[in-house]
Amino acid sequence: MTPLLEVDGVSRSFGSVPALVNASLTVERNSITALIGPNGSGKTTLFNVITGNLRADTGRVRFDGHDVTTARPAALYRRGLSRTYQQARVFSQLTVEENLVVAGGFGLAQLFGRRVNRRDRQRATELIDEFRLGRVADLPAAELSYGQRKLLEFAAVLMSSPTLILLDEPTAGVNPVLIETMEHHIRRLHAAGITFLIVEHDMNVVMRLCDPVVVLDQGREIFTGPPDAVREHPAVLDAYLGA
Ligand SMILES: Nc1ncnc2c1ncn2[C@@H]1O[C@H](COP(=O)(O)OP(=O)(O)OP(=O)(O)O)[C@@H](O)[C@H]1O
Repeated sequence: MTPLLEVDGVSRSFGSVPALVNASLTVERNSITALIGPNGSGKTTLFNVITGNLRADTGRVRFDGHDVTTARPAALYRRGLSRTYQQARVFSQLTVEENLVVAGGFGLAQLFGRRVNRRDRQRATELIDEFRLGRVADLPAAELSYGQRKLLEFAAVLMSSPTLILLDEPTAGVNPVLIETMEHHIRRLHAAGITFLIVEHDMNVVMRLCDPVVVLDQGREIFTGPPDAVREHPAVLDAYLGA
């Protein structure tokens, strides 16, 4: 079976700064793949290229067997590729429930239009339950804690029934209880068949959750392998200790 995601020889520069240099990675179906690397190694740029937020200068991206190198984010979202951001992105004036309905893919017009999609409302209600957001469901997202906003953003990407979710630092800046909650949701969704690609700085989380681990350094993939091997690998140690 073809991998769910294939990044092949992608390069991308910002002016004279090479953010990605012939970077490649493969995400197998139903894996929880980690993408790690020192600050500035190109992780966010690679996420942006995969999700169509940035164009690669060279190289190809394939998702679910299709070339999506030049696909727009909305088209990828409809095909089943969703992402979260380092700083959770939610509509702060909308309530938790409204944020979920909007994420259903029909936008604000759907929310305020005459025809409210009943299936989306129902799915939003299910996700509010699953993510235990019931107590804050009617509050504007602006009133949520940082951690609750991250949970809401995570729940929102599920409105599109994705097959691949890219999580950008899901546990950064959240308390230990919420880290466990995030891990629980990732495991639960993984068991239900969803594939994950996760940028994560917390190595304990990576070691517990992910296999394989892909390491980027200076825009290049320098290692891909199981979590046990990554800690011992000389090039990885060099990349981190030299950074
Ligand atoms: N919009 C931009 N304009 C100019 N340079 C950029 C831009 N985005 C990223 N870069 C540069 O590209 C390189 C890779 O950055 P990127 O944010 O992808 O790394 P990262 O691994 O996600 O870092 P971090 O772990 O700190 O989030 C860095 O040198 C960064 O300064």
